[in-house]
Amino acid sequence: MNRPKVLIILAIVLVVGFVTTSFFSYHVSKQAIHKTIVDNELPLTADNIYSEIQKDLVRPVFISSMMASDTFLRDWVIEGEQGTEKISKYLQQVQTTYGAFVSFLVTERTHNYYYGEGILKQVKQDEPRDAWYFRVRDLSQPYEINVDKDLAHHDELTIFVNYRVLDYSNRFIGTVGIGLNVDSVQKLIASYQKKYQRDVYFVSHDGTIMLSGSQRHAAGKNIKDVDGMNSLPAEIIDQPITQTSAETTREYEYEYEDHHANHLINVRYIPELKWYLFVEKSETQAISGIKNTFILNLLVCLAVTLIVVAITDIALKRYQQRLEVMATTDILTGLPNRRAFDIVIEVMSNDTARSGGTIAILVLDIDHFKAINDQYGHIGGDYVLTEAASIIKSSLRAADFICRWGGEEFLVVVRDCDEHNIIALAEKVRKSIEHHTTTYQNQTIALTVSIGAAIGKPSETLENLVVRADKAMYQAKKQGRNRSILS
Ligand SMILES: Nc1nc2c(ncn2[C@@H]2O[C@H](COP(=O)(O)OP(=O)(O)OP(=O)(O)O)[C@@H](O)[C@H]2O)c(=O)[nH]1
Repeated sequence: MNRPKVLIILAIVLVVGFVTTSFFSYHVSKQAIHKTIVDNELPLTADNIYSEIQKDLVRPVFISSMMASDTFLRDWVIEGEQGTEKISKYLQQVQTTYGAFVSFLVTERTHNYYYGEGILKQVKQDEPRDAWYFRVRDLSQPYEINVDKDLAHHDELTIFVNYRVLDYSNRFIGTVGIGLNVDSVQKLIASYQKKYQRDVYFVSHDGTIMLSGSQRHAAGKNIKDVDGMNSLPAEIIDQPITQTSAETTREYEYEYEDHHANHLINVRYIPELKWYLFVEKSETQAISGIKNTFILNLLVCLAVTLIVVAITDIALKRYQQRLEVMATTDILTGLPNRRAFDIVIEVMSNDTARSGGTIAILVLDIDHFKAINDQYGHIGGDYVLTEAASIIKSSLRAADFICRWGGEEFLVVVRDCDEHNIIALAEKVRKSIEHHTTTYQNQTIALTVSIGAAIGKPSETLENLVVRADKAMYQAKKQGRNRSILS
């Protein structure tokens, strides 16, 4: 397997491993966040808001009940509603004492709508805005809570407690109560919006957003017109308006997507208001933190992969170079070996074939090397081989090539030599070995070589050239050694 292939496989393994683990942990965190929002955050917010609303309504119901059983008020109605200023003063007093937004009385005899400043109007059966009165008149419960626009206060959205007033014989004589504006609920919504980035809004049965703290769900809009919400199932606000108390605790979870984000919502019906409470949170916003971490993780993984690949590349390159050197070098003498000869000779042959030059070969064999080995031992023989190698090498030019051919044999390749030159070179090498004083363990060793030389002929194979040089070397051995013979 070549280096680039190894690096590519390594990079793929690292990237796949890193991306898989990063993606897996991102997915697990995302699911955990989703679960926390759906199972805890949204229901808890809805619970808090609902209990706050219930708390806010306890006092007005209590005040309205006191008004309905007030003997002055009942006597005033029973005695024929004499003196509007008396009841107005009473209603004003209640309003200021209890901090109500409005206090009112509608009587069954005259259908007059009394408030702090006198008579506001007369309720009429055929007027849709007055339907509440006739509903309360027929109510089996002592009171109802109604959210409506308040005519006396520029149609501001108001929570009314409408309490039935009965005479001493339990006959219905009118409806009394107070109204609170929805400021406190609105403030609560705003605080949730700001603190927890949750959209809180109330939706009426027909889908109109009644109260909201966010721009996306501005009051007055229909939820079907909010971007992405038309994909929500119709049954969200299609539940019957009259629900049993068991049903009031039911809540629904939904999710929808707009162009920018995935939204999770918790919906529950608030029977006191006859509205649906929507608590919504953008999941996309909630997971943006881990999304950034995921992207950062990927970048770190990419950097780590690049570093690992770069380090591996350098290590492999060095290792490969060392292997190449080891494979082409003779360990004892440090000269190129026979494998290196195969590589170099191929390049040289191609070069000379192109340029029309020649290749000459010298085969050198140390004379009586066995005797040296026998006398000085193998280590002594190795020492002599190393000495011979360095002497031969120093007698050649840089462009000449020398290798250890085997045993005590060396081979030299020289380019563009004629017969005269090659013999001159062979003699130069032979003499430098002969005249070199080789000492081992304080003993001088007489070292000589026999050399066979051959110059390549046109169209002659390399093998043949080497065989000719080798034969010439054996000839030199036969003729008494320490000599050079040209093939
Ligand atoms: N110390 C040592 N000896 C080696 C090495 N390679 C080969 N030899 C020995 O070199 C000797 C070569 O002996 P021969 O081939 O008989 O030739 P020679 O004694 O040199 O005689 P001629 O070549 O005929 O002059 C053998 O004994 C080999 O074992 C080596 O790397 N180190």
